[in-house]
Amino acid sequence: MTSQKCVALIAHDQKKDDIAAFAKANEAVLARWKIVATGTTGGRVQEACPSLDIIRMKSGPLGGDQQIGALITTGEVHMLIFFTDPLTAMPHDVDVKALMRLATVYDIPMALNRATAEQLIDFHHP
Ligand SMILES: O=C(CO)COP(=O)(O)O
Repeated sequence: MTSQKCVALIAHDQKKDDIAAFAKANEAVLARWKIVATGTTGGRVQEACPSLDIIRMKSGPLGGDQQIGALITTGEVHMLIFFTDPLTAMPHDVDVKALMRLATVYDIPMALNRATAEQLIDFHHP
């Protein structure tokens, strides 16, 4: 990956409409970032924002959260926007927690809901 600042976009299933709407509303700002996403989220955001160039990892339950966690450890992801669903049990809950843990360990800005994401994306200009 290049030295361009990179944001990771992830949303759980109940939040995918929200992240697509968030991306659409912030398409011009997101265009300045390199964007990585988990598989299904990336597909939804790409559909909503054809102008963006999104690098899609595996789907979350198949290891996508872990791939993005690894990119945080190597300094290749600089901000995490993760619309989580706190009302649904998930088979890969440990991966979700591990990703949040690495974002905390490496002290990168992390938004877990839309209200915070709107503020982060305004505040952190690459
Ligand atoms: O499950 C996810 C994050 O934990 C998201 O993965 P998808 O974007 O592939 O649905």
